[in-house]
Amino acid sequence: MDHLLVLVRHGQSEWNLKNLFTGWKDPDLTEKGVAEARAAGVKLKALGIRFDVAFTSALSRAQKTCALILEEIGQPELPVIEDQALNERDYGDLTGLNKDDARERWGEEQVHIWRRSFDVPPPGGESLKGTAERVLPYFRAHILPRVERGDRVLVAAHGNSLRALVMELEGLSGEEILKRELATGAPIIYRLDASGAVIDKKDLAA
Ligand SMILES: O=C(O)[C@H](O)COP(=O)(O)O
Repeated sequence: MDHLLVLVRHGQSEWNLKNLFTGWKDPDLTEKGVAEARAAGVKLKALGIRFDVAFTSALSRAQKTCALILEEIGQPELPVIEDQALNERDYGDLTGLNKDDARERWGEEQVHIWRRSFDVPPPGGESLKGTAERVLPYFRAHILPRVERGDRVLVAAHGNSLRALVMELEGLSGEEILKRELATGAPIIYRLDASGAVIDKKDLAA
């Protein structure tokens, strides 16, 4: 039986393009983002991958990415479960600010700590640890059981909510996961055994 789990970060959003902290704000995909999502679908189709269920966040950039992938692989009617547990990390007071302006205001190092430390939250927002504390219980309760019973599962979400999942699946430390940049629209394909342990990984960005 195929215990398949595919993770995809949404394609480029309007705010990625403008270099703004996005978090829980809901900008649309850019044209490039739409193309990236479609390209992810084309790659999965070429590998003969089909899904039984898809999960995505409550944010449209991830939902659209999910829908475009499903359209490309010829499964536009597949059930899609949306949940805010899979949303991007909440960037708090940084939301909507330009990342370069923030570096000028608070310094390169402080902004790097907010973006890439494991447990230091940005002001009013979530650290990666905090993000993982809502993503992982949802994953264990709703996604992993589907994979374990043999459903082929797609998860279209965000840079930091997916980091939490990659950390869990690959057994990485907080420090190791922060070095991993997840490319937009690049599927990571995991095959798991029946107990949920990863036996094979293919990162289509690599
Ligand atoms: O929310 C955002 O701004 C991005 O999607 C992720 O941002 P980061 O690369 O600063 O974590």
